[in-house]
Amino acid sequence: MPQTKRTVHGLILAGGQSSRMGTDKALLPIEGKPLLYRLAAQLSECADTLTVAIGSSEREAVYGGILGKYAAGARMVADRIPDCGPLSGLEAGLSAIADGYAFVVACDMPRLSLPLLQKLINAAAESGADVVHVAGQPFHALYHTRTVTEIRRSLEAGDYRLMGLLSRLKAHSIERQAGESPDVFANLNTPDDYKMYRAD
Ligand SMILES: Nc1nc2c(ncn2[C@@H]2O[C@H](COP(=O)(O)OP(=O)(O)OP(=O)(O)O)[C@@H](O)[C@H]2O)c(=O)[nH]1
Repeated sequence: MPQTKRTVHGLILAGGQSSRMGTDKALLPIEGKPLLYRLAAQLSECADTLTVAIGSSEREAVYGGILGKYAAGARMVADRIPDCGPLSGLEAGLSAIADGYAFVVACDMPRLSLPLLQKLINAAAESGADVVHVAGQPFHALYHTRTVTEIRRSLEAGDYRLMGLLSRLKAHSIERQAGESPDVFANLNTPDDYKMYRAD
């Protein structure tokens, strides 16, 4: 991913159970390197800071080895309100980021799009919204750090739905345009997803 204007923080959510995959999705080899490496390296090039929400601190040693090697400035944060899914990671990650927008990606999304990120950044500058995302998609999206208050409220209320969260925030959604790769939001949830990705 080429250099872009550094106006966002990067946040990778990587604290899930990978139960459908049966093995840690963040460590899946892609072109010989762990998927987490690929994302960290891409985000390090286009974001001011990089934070990885690793879920349990037990992952620190393995993930730290990968990040230390390939994205030395990245910081890892453990969930503070665990076992609530991606919202736990959003809470932990956004709490650790000083101020501004974080580009939030899931650790199982191997195809990030820099042009789409730039569109999201432009839309954030114009709209000033809490969240800027593509319609129907909660990841590959910008979340302002101020959203952490509503995220905590959702966690306390036991409502862990990401799209539900977006409905309670000032969210601005943008449309995809014809010709844009449809694969940006594809994630690798199952061994079949991984097989198909590798066959592409
Ligand atoms: N920090 C953090 N991230 C999470 C948590 N649960 C899911 N994620 C991340 O959120 C993204 C989407 O997760 P899912 O695919 O819905 O869940 P998963 O646990 O990874 O996978 P399954 O067990 O197969 O459902 C992935 O990047 C996960 O690593 C969590 O409790 N904490």
